[in-house]
Amino acid sequence: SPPRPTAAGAFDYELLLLRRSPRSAFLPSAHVFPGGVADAADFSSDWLQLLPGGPRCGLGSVRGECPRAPLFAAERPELGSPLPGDVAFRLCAIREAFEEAGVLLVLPGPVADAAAATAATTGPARLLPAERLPPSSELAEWRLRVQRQPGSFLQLCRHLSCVPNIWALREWSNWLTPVGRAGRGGRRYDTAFYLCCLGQAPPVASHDDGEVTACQWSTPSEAVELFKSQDISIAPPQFYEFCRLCNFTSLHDLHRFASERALEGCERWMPVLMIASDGHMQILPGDELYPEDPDFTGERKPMLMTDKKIEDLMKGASRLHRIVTQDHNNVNIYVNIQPKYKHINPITMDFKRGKNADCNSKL
Ligand SMILES: CC(C)(COP(=O)(O)O)[C@@H](O)C(=O)NCCC(=O)NCCSC(=O)CCC(=O)O
Ligand SMILES: Nc1ncnc2c1ncn2[C@@H]1O[C@H](COP(=O)(O)O)[C@@H](OP(=O)(O)O)[C@H]1O
Ligand SMILES: [Mg+2]
Repeated sequence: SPPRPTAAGAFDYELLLLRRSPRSAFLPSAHVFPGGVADAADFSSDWLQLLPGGPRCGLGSVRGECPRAPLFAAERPELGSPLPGDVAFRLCAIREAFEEAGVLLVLPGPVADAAAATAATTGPARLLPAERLPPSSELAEWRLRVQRQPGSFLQLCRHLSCVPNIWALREWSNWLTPVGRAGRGGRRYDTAFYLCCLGQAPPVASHDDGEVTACQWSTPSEAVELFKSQDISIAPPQFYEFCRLCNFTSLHDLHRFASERALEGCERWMPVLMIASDGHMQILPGDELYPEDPDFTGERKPMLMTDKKIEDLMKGASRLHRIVTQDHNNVNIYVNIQPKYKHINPITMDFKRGKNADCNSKL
């Protein structure tokens, strides 16, 4: 979300964070970004009646220099739908943001073709003006309907003569739950994170009082501070992304960066857990400790164990890309490798020079 008056050097935007229910089976009470599991309705070919034609409904082609992550590369003939994952996951993200936070990211329809979609979504996105929306009680009824039946989202878009603004979402990252962190029944998530910059005041976000118990807008550094002071709990992927967003204090710069690199795609990251004697680390691709042949299914070596201390595992390491947890909220990212896919590294700390020594003052 949007520019707001700030002191020099402060963030001019905030991120929408949702607190999960304490009853959630996965990450209870954690703060996350809006989102959830894709539904068959997100892949429905009926969406093609609302979206412009072309291979990716006007999203542009991802450049082919690096391989596409499996989540996006997969074809899903069993769904009998020509809708690619790139389109369906965006529809899912927009539907979930409406269900969980009541934020409806749509454009007035119809969007004639790819050129119209691109033209309408070059700058930060805008939501529909209030006069284009039904009364709030009616919208609340639609929200309940969509929560119960995800296919109702298409009906809502038809009813409003609108199109989900899939073009406002920029592909940002892809996280696969580590095997050692699977939830009940072995549940893991292959999660696509999209970034959407809104060029307007933060819209009203309201929790659904079910899956989500609170909504808040925070700057990336506020989110990190709230985590470090133990006021909120967040999982490593979100922590990593907050620290990456800390590179950008300006919404305009963030939007430009995300837009310029979005069609590079992104790499799927599955952190590999390493349990040390005094803490644990999530080793990420590119780190010298990242296994050459990681165990994606947990049948061989779901996590690495060592008697060494964290400090010993850091000393002398030349290629670092790891999230180090020394105790509950003492979590730090160490990275000194070049990011792929024209991405950016999180703002980090240099442990050798002591706490916060190399840390940007924003944190
Ligand atoms: C929050 C989501 C898992 C979706 O859940 P939903 O109920 O809405 O379907 C997902 O949106 C998300 O944020 N995924 C991020 C990737 C992921 O799997 N994160 C969990 C890592 S778990 C972990 O590392 C535990 C923390 C620790 O002990 O270190
Ligand atoms: N009132 C509530 N309290 C806790 N969790 C809820 C809830 N209503 C829905 N959920 C959970 O939210 C998840 C749906 O999230 P999403 O649609 O974002 O993927 C489901 O989790 P499970 O998939 O573990 O059942 C569902 O059970
Ligand atoms: Mg969810």
